[in-house]
Amino acid sequence: MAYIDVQHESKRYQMGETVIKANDDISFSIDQGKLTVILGPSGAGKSTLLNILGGMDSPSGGKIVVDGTDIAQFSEKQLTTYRRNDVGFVFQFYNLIPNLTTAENVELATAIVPDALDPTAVLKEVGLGGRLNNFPSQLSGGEQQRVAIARALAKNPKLLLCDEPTGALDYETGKQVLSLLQDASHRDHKTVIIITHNSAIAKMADRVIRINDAKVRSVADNATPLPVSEIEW
Ligand SMILES: Nc1ncnc2c1ncn2[C@@H]1O[C@H](COP(=O)(O)OP(=O)(O)OP(=O)(O)O)[C@@H](O)[C@H]1O
Repeated sequence: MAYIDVQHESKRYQMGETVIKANDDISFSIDQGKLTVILGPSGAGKSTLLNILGGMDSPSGGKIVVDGTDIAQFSEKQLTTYRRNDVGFVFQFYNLIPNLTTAENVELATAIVPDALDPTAVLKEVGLGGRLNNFPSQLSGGEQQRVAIARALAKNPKLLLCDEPTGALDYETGKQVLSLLQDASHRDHKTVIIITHNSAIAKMADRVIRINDAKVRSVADNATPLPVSEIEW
């Protein structure tokens, strides 16, 4: 059985007289441990979908089955537990707490979950063993994003959701961050979803879901996903 099974999901926003369809009859599935890229232009409905998969928002209709349970039926309380224990988030602008050090930013996240990993060990894995006591303002953008990835991974989540994780980074730094996310899936068997408008990134994924104008336009699998180091754009 697929780890994620989205069935006929829709999300509508009422704006006065007008109804905006942000997601319209979206269906796809994702297997456990796979890396998926959700690709589409600005306004396609990607963030809306990611927010719903992450339990930050609820769909207007359809099913969002994650690990056998339809999270669209969850109460607010169940969604809070789901977000806390099952999902790690990585956003474009890192969202670190500025007055906490690198280590403290990760510790804060791990303190509230049952199966957390050791923050220092995870920070070492993302190459930040020497920056544990620095504040975010003392780190480069790429380093801050690596702290955010460590914070998400240290929760030991089943699912890692990444919204334009390289959007604020230069080319080489962006590639380093994507390599970490590919490792999280292909080496550590996390289910990783990356949303982006950069079609070149699609080559690193096991599955590529193209979204445009609120609908899924194609779902394609890469038999041999490329290591990030071999992708150029
Ligand atoms: N809270 C909201 N209220 C009203 N409309 C919304 C809301 N959130 C999203 N939308 C609309 O839904 C559509 C899809 O937006 P969404 O942010 O999901 O797209 P996206 O593919 O992530 O775009 P981008 O890459 O620019 O972030 C857009 O037309 C957007 O204006």
